Amino acid sequence: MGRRAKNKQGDPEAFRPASKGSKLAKRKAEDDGDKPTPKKAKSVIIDPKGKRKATLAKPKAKKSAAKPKTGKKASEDEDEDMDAWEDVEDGMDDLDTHKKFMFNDSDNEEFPGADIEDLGDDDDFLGQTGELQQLDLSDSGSDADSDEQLPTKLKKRALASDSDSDTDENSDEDGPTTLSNMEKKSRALEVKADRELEKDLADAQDQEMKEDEDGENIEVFVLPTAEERELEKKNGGIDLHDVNQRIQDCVRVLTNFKRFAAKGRSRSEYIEQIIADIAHYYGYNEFLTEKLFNLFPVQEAIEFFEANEIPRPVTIRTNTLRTRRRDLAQALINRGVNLEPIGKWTKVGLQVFESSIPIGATPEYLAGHYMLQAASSFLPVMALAPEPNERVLDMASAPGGKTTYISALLQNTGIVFANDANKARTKSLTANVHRLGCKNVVVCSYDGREFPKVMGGFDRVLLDAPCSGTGVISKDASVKVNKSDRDFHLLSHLQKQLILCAIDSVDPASRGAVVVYSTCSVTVDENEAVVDYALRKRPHVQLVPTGLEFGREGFTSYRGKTFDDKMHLTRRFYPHVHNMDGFYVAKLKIGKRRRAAKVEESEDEDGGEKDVTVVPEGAEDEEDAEGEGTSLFNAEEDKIYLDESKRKQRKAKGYRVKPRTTPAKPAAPTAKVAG
Ligand SMILES: C[S@@+](CC[C@H](N)C(=O)[O-])C[C@H]1O[C@@H](n2cnc3c(N)ncnc32)[C@H](O)[C@@H]1O
Repeated sequence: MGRRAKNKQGDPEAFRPASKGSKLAKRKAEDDGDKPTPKKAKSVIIDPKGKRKATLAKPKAKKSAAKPKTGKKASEDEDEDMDAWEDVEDGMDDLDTHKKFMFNDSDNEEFPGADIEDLGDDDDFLGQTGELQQLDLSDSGSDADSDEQLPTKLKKRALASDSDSDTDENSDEDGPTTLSNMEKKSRALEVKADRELEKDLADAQDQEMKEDEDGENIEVFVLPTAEERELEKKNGGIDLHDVNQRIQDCVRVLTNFKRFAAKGRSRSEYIEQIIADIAHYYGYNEFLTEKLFNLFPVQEAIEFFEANEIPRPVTIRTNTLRTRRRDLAQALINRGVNLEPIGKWTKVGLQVFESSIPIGATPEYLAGHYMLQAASSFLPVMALAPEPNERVLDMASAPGGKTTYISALLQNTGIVFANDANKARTKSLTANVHRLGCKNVVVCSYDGREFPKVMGGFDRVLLDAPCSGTGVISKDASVKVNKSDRDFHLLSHLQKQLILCAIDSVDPASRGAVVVYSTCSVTVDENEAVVDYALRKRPHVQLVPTGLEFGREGFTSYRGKTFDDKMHLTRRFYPHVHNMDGFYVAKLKIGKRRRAAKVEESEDEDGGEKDVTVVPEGAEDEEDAEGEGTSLFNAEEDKIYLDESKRKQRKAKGYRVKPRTTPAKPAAPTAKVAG
C-alpha cells in the first residue's frame, strides 16, 4: 500500500490495533531517544556477580585450547565443548584470541561499559596472563537478584543447556583460580547457577500458569502487589517498555478475564493497574485517563490513546465563493503540493500529503481560495445544512472556519451572525471573513447566554460549543494534564446554558428551525448529557438525523445514566476510527412551543419596563433535574449575567441605570478553543 493510501483521511476505517509489543513499543522506544530498551538476557550474562553465561562459557573454551585432548575421550569432550560454544565465534583457539574476544565484546552492546567497570581488575587480568589468579569467581552465580530479571524463556533455555549434572560441586571452593582448576570451578558454578534458575523458574511457573476447565495450562498475568506498586511509584515508575508490556498483558486479561486473570484478583484491580499504566505511558493525569478509558472497550481504548499520539492529516476546505475544488487542486499541484480529495463525503475538502511550500501562505490562500480546516469541523456545518437567504446564528464562531463555510453554503445570501464572547478572537474571525470574501457575515461579540435577548428569530443556529478539547489531544497535548473534574463540571454547565439559549434563539415557525450542537470533545458530560438536558428542559425540541454518512451513534445510556431514546441519532467521531479529530454532532429540530402554561411578569427594578418570561408547558422545574447544581439560565446562578445584560440594554437605549448591585461577571471556565 502506498504512502498516500495509508494516510488517507476520512472513510471510517478501523484503526489497526496496536499489536503486542509492536507499534506501541517501537514508538515509545523511539520517543525515549537514547534510553535503550533493557536487554535483560544480556545483562544477566554479564552481571558481575551473576556472571553465569559469560564467565562460564568462555573459560570452557580456554580450557580446551590450553589443554589438548587425545583419543576418543578428547574428541567427545571437544564435541561437548563445541556445543557449549555454539554461540561463540570461530577462531578462539588460544587464550590470547579469547582475551581479545572478551575485550572486544566489552566494547559492543552485549557488554555495556558499566559492567566492564564492575569487572574491576579483570582488565588487568586480561592483559597479563600471569595475573590470572587475581580473578576471583567465588561468588559467581550466587546472586539471585539477577535471576528475577531473567525472562522465563531464557530461564528455560538455560536449564535445557545444562548437561553437566555430574560435575563436582565442591570445586567451587575458595582459593585462587588457575588455568588448571578453571574448568572445574566453572562447571561447579554452572551447576549451582542452574539449580537456582530451576528453582526460580518453578516459582515463576507457580505464579504464571493455571489450568483452564480442560486441564490445559495457561499463562496468567499476575498483577504487582500494592507494595510493589508503591515501590514502583516511589522509584518514578518502571521502564516504559515494561509499562507497555504490562498494558498489553492487562488488555489480554481484561478481554478474557475468566481465562487469564490470576486467582483472587478482581477485574477492578486490573483496571486500576491499566489506567495507571496508560496515564504513565502516554503522559495523562489519571483522572482524564479513566474518563477516556471508560468510553471504549479495553482494546479500543488503547487504540484511542495511541491515535492521540499521531497527528491527523492536513486538510483544507475549498472556498466555493471564490473557486472550484478542481481549479484549486490544479493550482496547488502546480505549486508542488501533493493532495487528493478527502473522501466521498465532502465535495469541498482536500487532503494535503506533502507540500514544498507553506500551505498557509500560498497566493491561493491569501486570495481566500481555501481555509485550512480540520475535516471534522466540516461536519457540524454539513449537519446544519443552511439554505440560501436564511438567517443563521453561529453562536461561538471564532476564528471562523465554520462561519465562512456557512456563508459559502448560503452563497453569500441571507445573513450569518458570527458571534464570539472573546473579543480578541473576533479579530482573526473578521480577517478570515474578509479574506474569504464573505459578504453576508456580521461579526459580534456577546456572551452566547445573552441570546435571544440580544437577537432571536433565526432559521438555524450553530453552537460549536467551548469544550475541553479531548478530541484534539494530538494537536494540543496540554489537555492530557490540565483538565480536572471541576473543569468538566463548569464546562458542561456552560454548555447547558448555551444550548438552551441557542434553542430559544430559533424561530420555530421557520422552515429550517434547527440547532446543531457540536464539540471537539469526546466526553459524555459535554455531549449526550448536554443534549439530553436540553431535551428535558425544552420538550418542544427533538433530535433528528444529522444527515452525516458516517460516525458512531451517540450513547443512549452511559454508566448508569439513560438518555433520550433518539440519542443514537447523534454522531461521534474518533481519531482511531475515522482518522479525524474526536468530535460530536447533534441536530435538534425546534418545534412550535405548545400553549404557554403561564406568563410570569416581573417589575423592572426601575419600575419601568416589564420582563416577560414564557414558560413552555411541560418544561421541567427550574431545579436541576440531575441535582448537580446545574440549572436554567434564569436561575440564581445566572442572575448576574442577566442583570448585567439588562443593564447594558437599558443604558444603550438611553435610560439612566443604577450602579451595579451585583459584582461584575465571574470569569467563564477555561475552555479549549479549537475547531
Ligand atoms: C470551539 S471554539 C469555536 C470554533 C469556531 N466555531 C470555528 O469553527 O472556528 C469555541 C469558541 O467559543 C467561544 N466562547 C467561549 N465562551 C463563550 C460564550 N459564553 N459565548 C460565546 N462564545 C463563547 C470561545 O471564545 C471560542 O472561540
